[in-house]
Amino acid sequence: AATSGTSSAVVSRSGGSVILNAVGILSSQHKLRSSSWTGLRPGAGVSQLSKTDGIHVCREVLETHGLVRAAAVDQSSVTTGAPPPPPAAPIKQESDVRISQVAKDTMTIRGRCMDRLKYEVEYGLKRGTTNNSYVIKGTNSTALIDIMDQSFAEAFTKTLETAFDLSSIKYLVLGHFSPKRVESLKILLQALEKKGTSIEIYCSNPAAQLLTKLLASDTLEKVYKLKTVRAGDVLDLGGHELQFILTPTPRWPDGMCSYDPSTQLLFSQKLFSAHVCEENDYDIGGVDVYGEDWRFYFECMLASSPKQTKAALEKLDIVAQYSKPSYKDRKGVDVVKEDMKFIFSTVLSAFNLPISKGMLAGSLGDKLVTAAICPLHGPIVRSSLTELVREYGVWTYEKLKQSEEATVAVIYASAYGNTTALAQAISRGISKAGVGVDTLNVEICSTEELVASLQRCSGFVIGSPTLGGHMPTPIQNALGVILCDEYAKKLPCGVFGSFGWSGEAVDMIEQRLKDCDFNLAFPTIRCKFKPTEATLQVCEESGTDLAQAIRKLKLKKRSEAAPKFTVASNVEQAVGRVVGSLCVLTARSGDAESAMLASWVSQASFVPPGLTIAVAKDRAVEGLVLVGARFVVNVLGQNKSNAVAKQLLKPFLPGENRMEGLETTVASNGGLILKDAISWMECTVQSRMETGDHWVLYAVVDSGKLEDDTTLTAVHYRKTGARY
Ligand SMILES: Cc1cc2nc3c(=O)[nH]c(=O)nc-3n(C[C@H](O)[C@H](O)[C@H](O)COP(=O)(O)O)c2cc1C
Repeated sequence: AATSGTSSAVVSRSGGSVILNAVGILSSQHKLRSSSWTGLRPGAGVSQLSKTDGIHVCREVLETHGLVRAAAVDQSSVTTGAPPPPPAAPIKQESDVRISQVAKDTMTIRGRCMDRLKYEVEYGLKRGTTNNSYVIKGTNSTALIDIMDQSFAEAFTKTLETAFDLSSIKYLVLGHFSPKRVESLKILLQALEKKGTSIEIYCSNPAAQLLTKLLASDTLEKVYKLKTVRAGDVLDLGGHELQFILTPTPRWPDGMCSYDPSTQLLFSQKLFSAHVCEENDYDIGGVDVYGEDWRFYFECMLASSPKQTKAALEKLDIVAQYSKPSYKDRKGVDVVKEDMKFIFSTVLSAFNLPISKGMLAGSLGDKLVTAAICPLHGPIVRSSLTELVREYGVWTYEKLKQSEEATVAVIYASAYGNTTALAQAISRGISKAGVGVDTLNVEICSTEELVASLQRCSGFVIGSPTLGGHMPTPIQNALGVILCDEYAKKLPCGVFGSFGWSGEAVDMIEQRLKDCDFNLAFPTIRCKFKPTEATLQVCEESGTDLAQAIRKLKLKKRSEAAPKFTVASNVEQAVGRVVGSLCVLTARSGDAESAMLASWVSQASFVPPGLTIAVAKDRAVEGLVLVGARFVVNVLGQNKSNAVAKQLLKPFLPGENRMEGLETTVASNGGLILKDAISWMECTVQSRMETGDHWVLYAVVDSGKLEDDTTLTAVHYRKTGARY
């Protein structure tokens, strides 16, 4: 009940609990005990160099690279400047592998884990995850699409053996391959060897190289043949002609999607994935149930490489197959196709997004008309197909726009994924602060790309693993390019990397940059082997700090260039009066109108100026503030609120005019502006979130005015948090 317009501090721990501290006028003048209070400091949880005994190191190396099963890691070998972290929550391994039919001749095998996966490092995974793989049975042969990671290694092959005749599987299509999947692959190949049969593996060139390297010491060459896929290659299974689309990103240079025109299924590997495990195989409940998971996955995994994501979306050229059967109008025009054409051409072109070439040509027939997207993780996307494809376009566009303002080049190499995980977390922190990210995995990008990125970036970070006491050659080359770049010296930058015991690479990079007077913006991040959640948090926050420093510099430059005494705009002044204020919300739709007294009103965003407003589900006005609706928020003044509050709190008959007797004018959006309001804002509802007995609206302020800058805002103090 004391959280009306007071300053608050938020702390979140990995368990997900959040503490809100309401700070009164007096205590807000005292500095918050932020570091000792949260127990988190810059560098907390980050390993510093430590020597550990050889046996322990060997075991860690093997575990980290998936060569032995993980055992409890001895925390005492990790030296940090911070107090020891709280014991990690026990990993609940409620998992299973199950099979179901997706389409004609097509089955999905899903490894499901309701909790965290043992080997996952880079991701929240608070709602579990699934590893999806698919089997397509053609008239000539059967293909397996993708394999599971080591968490399901044995269960995967066992399930396959139970449900199918292993010797009938002639092809394995790997849309993605990583060290985490080696164990699964080996177990599968061993089972095939026992059956005296072999398999042809279809994958991209980077996946083929990695696979060859990781299986080099095994004696399984006779069991498999590698086929490196080129753009446009097709695999004919008899009745199912699989088409391959290469979709590399810096994080997954081996990315490859497959499309089966006969079932209209798109096997999208990491794209359109989500780390979530529900009972259903499909996206039942759509965006309401999975929206946050898809968005979070995109933010963590793809937001840092919008150029490559855009390229992948363009190549995929997805046209969602309408779930309604197609029908023609009186003129013989296919109504459903025209609907889809409208969605794609208006929505996507408005945002300058990838538009299906098939759509523009007016033909839907031969492009990737898709009935469902079958990703590597999370639900099969069927009911939300159109929305998700469109959202991917919008999110990608937003990230590209951010990049136009300012970008940070995230330059790294990683042999086993640990430095990648750090890079990803730093990128997320940068992206969160509204700055674009240009991810450069130097193992696959050219020197020209690196030079071009350095020329346009506003800051950079560089990360490396230590291998054989050194940084890998591509990082040495990249560092050489950076050190020669005079302009780069002025940019805020940072260093990070994963190591095993001595960590020379990170030290060398840091030292070389310091020697050349580079501007290191955050303490160097050193991580021993696999990053913990605390380390990833440090990375994310370091990325955010770097991005904020860049934004401040830009704003400073802009304000230096602008005339000295700039006055806040009308809207900014009006929004400035919103402090958990007592307000009157008025809305109109056609000839229906309503109003309510609102005290749970908060500013929610600067750009665009936006508010959140909680509306009880049973309020009369609720039906007039759906997404897209327009309304007016009137902020009441301290000594002018009584009469208005009295009027709005009295009982009303259905449809009765709630504003009767109050002096108002009509706003341009149809809502009412109170004569006595100290400020008013015309708003549009952008989204609604269901929160128990209330809806929380997020609305963008379209226009507004501060009418009275001397009267203080009225605030409603409540005796209890159980009612208004
Ligand atoms: C072949 C090999 C050599 C390594 N040499 C070193 C080393 O000299 N010093 C060190 O601190 N760590 C060394 N490590 C450990 C790696 O730096 C560590 O596994 C790190 O997490 C790898 O990062 P990445 O996953 O980004 O490739 C070595 C690991 C391997 C596999």
